[in-house]
Amino acid sequence: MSIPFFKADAAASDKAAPLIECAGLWKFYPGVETPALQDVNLQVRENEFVTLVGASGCGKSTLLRTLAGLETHSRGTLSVDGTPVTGPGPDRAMVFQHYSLYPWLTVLENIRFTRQLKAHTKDRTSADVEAASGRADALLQLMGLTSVAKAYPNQLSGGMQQRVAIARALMSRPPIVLMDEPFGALDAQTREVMHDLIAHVHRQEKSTVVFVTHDVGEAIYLGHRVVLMAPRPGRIDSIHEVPLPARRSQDMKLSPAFLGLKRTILDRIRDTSGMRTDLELLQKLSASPDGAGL
Ligand SMILES: Nc1ncnc2c1ncn2[C@@H]1O[C@H](COP(=O)(O)OP(=O)(O)OP(=O)(O)O)[C@@H](O)[C@H]1O
Repeated sequence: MSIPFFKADAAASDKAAPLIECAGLWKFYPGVETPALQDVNLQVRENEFVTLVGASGCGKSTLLRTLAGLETHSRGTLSVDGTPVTGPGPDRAMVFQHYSLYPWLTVLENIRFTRQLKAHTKDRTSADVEAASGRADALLQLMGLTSVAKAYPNQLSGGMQQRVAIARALMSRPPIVLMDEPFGALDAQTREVMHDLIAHVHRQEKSTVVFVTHDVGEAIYLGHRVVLMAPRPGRIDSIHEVPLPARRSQDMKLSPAFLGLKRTILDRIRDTSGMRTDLELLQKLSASPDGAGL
């Protein structure tokens, strides 16, 4: 076990009431015997940033989609702010790995799109339209998109397109943002920039974030807590408080606290996924020139 180098922050205080609450949650997909989620118990507090990691197939996306109301659960309870989740709702916005922007709309129009749909209902007032326009401008600024407001998606890099998708998700001020590998398709340098940007956005917007990733470093850098899931059946293996201050900086990725937690989580992923056995077999194989080690 490593000795934490930084003092953990009280940003996600234990005293705050949970905003999202899963109790004894199970999910079976039709015709599949092994549960995709088995007895998941998780509470996420308001303004917390929780990351979900784990080997492929451990149910990260299923859990996120269930929180979004895009999947139904088979057993157990799931509530947001005390109300049972029965489907998608305006209190939860989702951001996917593959940003689905409207190619025929500019950046600004993409960001305003959903809110404009609402503002064009029969009950709209000019104040609604003005508020939508002010919000879009604020988001352009927050996401560093002001200079490309009139550009079309195909004129932008992947990182910039994902910024537009995030801004669009934030447009109606959802209290909860659910992100499924939003930076999975970006190169390493762009991801680093996006990490600091999303941490800044989280501070500014004061939203509650549940963030799925394959990248353990990303999970630790962004999360107040890292939820480690294990496959077959999909379940929560362990939950790790991140012993870093709420405000992160890139040099913390080299700190003993960060590296110690990363090692612990990676070891656990290897143990729970069967990967360790594969790696040990490979090591034996490479140690014996004729493959007799196998
Ligand atoms: N629509 C579906 N029908 C049947 N089984 C499914 C369906 N969606 C997912 N599964 C199965 O449920 C399990 C959990 O899948 P899920 O995609 O949630 O895992 P994951 O951790 O997000 O995986 P990955 O990291 O590879 O994206 C897997 O065994 C998967 O094959």
